[in-house]
Amino acid sequence: MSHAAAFPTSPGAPARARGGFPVAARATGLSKVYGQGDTRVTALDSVSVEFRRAEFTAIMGPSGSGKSTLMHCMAGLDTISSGSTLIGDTELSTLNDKSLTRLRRDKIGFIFQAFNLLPTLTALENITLPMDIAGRKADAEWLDMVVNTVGLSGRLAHRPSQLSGGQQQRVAVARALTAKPEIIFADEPTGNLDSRSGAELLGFLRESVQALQQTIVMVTHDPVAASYADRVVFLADGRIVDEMREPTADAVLDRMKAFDAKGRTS
Ligand SMILES: Nc1ncnc2c1ncn2[C@@H]1O[C@H](COP(=O)(O)OP(=O)(O)OP(=O)(O)O)[C@@H](O)[C@H]1O
Repeated sequence: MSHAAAFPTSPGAPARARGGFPVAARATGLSKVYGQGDTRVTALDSVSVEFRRAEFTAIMGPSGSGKSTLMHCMAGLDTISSGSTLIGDTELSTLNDKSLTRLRRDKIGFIFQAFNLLPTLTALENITLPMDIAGRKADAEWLDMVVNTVGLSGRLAHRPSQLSGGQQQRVAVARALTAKPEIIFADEPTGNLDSRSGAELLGFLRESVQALQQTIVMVTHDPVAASYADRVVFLADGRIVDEMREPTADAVLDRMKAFDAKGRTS
């Protein structure tokens, strides 16, 4: 059986990208300004970007270029100064706090560097927590597949303190995937992992896009991590400055070096 068959499509006609592909999220003319006067910082400067369904996108750029801000604004974790942000067909600015919380809970998966696991809950309880809070029941077959794929079946009764860093990270990934969200935002998901665990995790994310049609947007500094993505979007000074499809680690590294050199001479 193809894994793809187990992944339900969302009801309703999804928004379409300009090329006719369904989009999971879109920003149009998105700007984000922090502070005022002397402390004013334009973290995002009229960014327009689309994330297609079932595509794995890496966001790269120098420190302070706006990567986390972009992700936080698109996930409804931060307010925007102007422009618009869509998750599926929903324009975030039209939602009140309660609806926004519900949208985040039901449609978005998060994988952050700090795994945000609850220490008193077992691995399994942590994985199903968002669904428990939402009053939804995890699809048993799906849960089983996710747990097996991330290699946690023997560890479900363990608490986070009894798990390695890599295993804790995999719990966070399983938690994000179990709810079958419209889109997963991952912020440096391999930041705390050794290279083997990191490669395993990235391979799994790749697999969840290919086989399960998951949509993933990942912020990373690492060209090797970015090479697992279908597409890399490059940010500099709050703007999208370039994009690369079917990236290789070498090509990403070369592009980053070119930006660095340009940054030093301009
Ligand atoms: N809460 C905030 N208040 C004021 N300025 C902020 C805030 N958050 C971010 N910034 C500023 O916005 C800009 C973009 O920050 P952001 O964290 O998005 O960058 P980043 O590309 O994710 O950086 P890094 O790679 O270092 O994590 C930076 O200049 C940062 O100082």
